[in-house]
Amino acid sequence: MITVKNLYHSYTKDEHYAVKDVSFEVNQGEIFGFLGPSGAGKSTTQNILIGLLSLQRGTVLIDGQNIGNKSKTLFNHIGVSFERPNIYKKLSGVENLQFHSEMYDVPTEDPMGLLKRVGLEDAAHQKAGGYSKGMLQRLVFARSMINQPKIWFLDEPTSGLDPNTASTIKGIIKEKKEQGTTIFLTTHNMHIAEEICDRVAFITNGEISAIDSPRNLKLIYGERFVKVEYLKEEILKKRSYSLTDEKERQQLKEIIASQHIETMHTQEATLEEIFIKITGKELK
Ligand SMILES: Nc1ncnc2c1ncn2[C@@H]1O[C@H](COP(=O)(O)OP(=O)(O)OP(=O)(O)O)[C@@H](O)[C@H]1O
Repeated sequence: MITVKNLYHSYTKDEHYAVKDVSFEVNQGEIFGFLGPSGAGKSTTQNILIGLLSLQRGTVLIDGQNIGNKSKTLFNHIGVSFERPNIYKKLSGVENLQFHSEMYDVPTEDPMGLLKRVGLEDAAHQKAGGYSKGMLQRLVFARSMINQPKIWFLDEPTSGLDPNTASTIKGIIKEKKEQGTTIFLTTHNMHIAEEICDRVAFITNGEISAIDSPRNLKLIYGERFVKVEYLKEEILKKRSYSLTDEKERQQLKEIIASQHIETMHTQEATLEEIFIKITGKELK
């Protein structure tokens, strides 16, 4: 659905690249997470893919069409939800969606139905200028679904939302994936990536350093531990044993055989820890 090959972009049109030799593919019905800290090159890449920035070097195919000579019909099948809301503040929530739906030549969703889905039905007739930051974000999210997109670009879809609303948004994203929508999600939030992405790409300084499923990345790069709490002479002891270090595995066996175990849990590395291990950078 999305193919990117050897993509470069320089804002200064010289050798200072915001995006450097980036290549990846996103399959139909896949949630692909594009993960990196601030300034990594996520927005630059996304903006090229949606045609906001012109293609300087490399190949980008969206639904089989070269982005360099895209047709208007392509945009009928694309949805974009930006982190920074760009909406008409003098129009109400429902009017914003109605206005936006006029731009498409394909069947569109019922605006009120969409507002209900994101919990904005009570505010549907209020001017969007009076919406809170989180409400605006949900409005933009709802708007990006209006044309029932085949390819959906989401930029930090849950940032700044309360846990309940974030969970509703994640539920909608998963449901769209089940219906076959291809989703390109940019974020620096590892939790959402871990929770909903089929595959992720790690990007820092404009370059991709790993692409795989969160599970595979953990299996390949993450060291697993068993955390044990046991009683020794009536004192509670806590220790972690590596499952990959033979000496520690042996010690764990001895503890299990000889001590009174209170609790025992396996601990996996988090995706954030793997990111730091691979890229040497924090996700700030
Ligand atoms: N319009 C611009 N003009 C010049 N440089 C830019 C412009 N936009 C971004 N950059 C630079 O390009 C690099 C990549 O920025 P980009 O916005 O793509 O990162 P990002 O990963 O999306 O960050 P964030 O998570 O903060 O949005 C950064 O060094 C940034 O300063």
